[in-house]
Amino acid sequence: MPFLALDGRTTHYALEGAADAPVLLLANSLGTSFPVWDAVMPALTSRFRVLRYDMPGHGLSDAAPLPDEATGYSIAGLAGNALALLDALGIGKAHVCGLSIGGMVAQHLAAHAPARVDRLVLCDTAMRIGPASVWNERIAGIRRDGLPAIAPGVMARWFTDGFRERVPHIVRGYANMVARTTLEGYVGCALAVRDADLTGSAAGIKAPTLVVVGDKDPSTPPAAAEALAAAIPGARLAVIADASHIPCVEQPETLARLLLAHLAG
Ligand SMILES: O=C(O)CCC(=O)CC(=O)O
Repeated sequence: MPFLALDGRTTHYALEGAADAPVLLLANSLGTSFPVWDAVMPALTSRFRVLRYDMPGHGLSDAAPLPDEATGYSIAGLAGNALALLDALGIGKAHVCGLSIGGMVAQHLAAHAPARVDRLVLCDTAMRIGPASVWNERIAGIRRDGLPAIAPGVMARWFTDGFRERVPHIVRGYANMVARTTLEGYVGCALAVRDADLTGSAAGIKAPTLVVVGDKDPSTPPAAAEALAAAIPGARLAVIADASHIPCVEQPETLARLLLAHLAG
């Protein structure tokens, strides 16, 4: 179970797949740790050396104190964490796939560190995820009642009704994942999303880009994905049927197929 000290804080990561395969960096969504990608890993590691990690205050990674933008709680800071991880592992360039806030980190990397990004997949994300009032209300609720109180509402946005009815034990596991995230990590990353507007940098992304979205995603809906794909030169859009915000859990075969086809070039 590898751990690294980055900026004096422990970062939890895993690097899996053949040592000589091209590297694919996966960046998680808010309130998740890297097992969120487990169902797509067999397909991805058949072709790539896959690097997963936990954002500050998520999974087994240390939180940065709040408020502390300079040490990580901005999209630029979180992208800096990802670059520091690549540096520490001696990885010069990687394909990057980011989910939701992870997709914002991926957009930032592609726009500001283009030499480090090969191909890009932006999954259930947007240039802005808002409005700010929604984040302020969510953060106030968490500070008042704790993260377990928001977990049922989060599950209703992450997974379709059918999925929640079919596999309630899996949904319960993801609710536990959210509930056990540190308050600093969740609120810090929520502030980073609230304050991010990546509209200005999308046109500068040169990496070949695939934008993917679940057709029933209420958090970053298909219209936001369409706008993102339209803003990035040459980007393609794929809409996954019967999926909400976390298609790597809900429709892993479809997502893996799209990823492998895009990353093969
Ligand atoms: O998932 C993210 O990284 C940000 C968007 C979000 O919070 C999804 C949700 O729980 O509604």
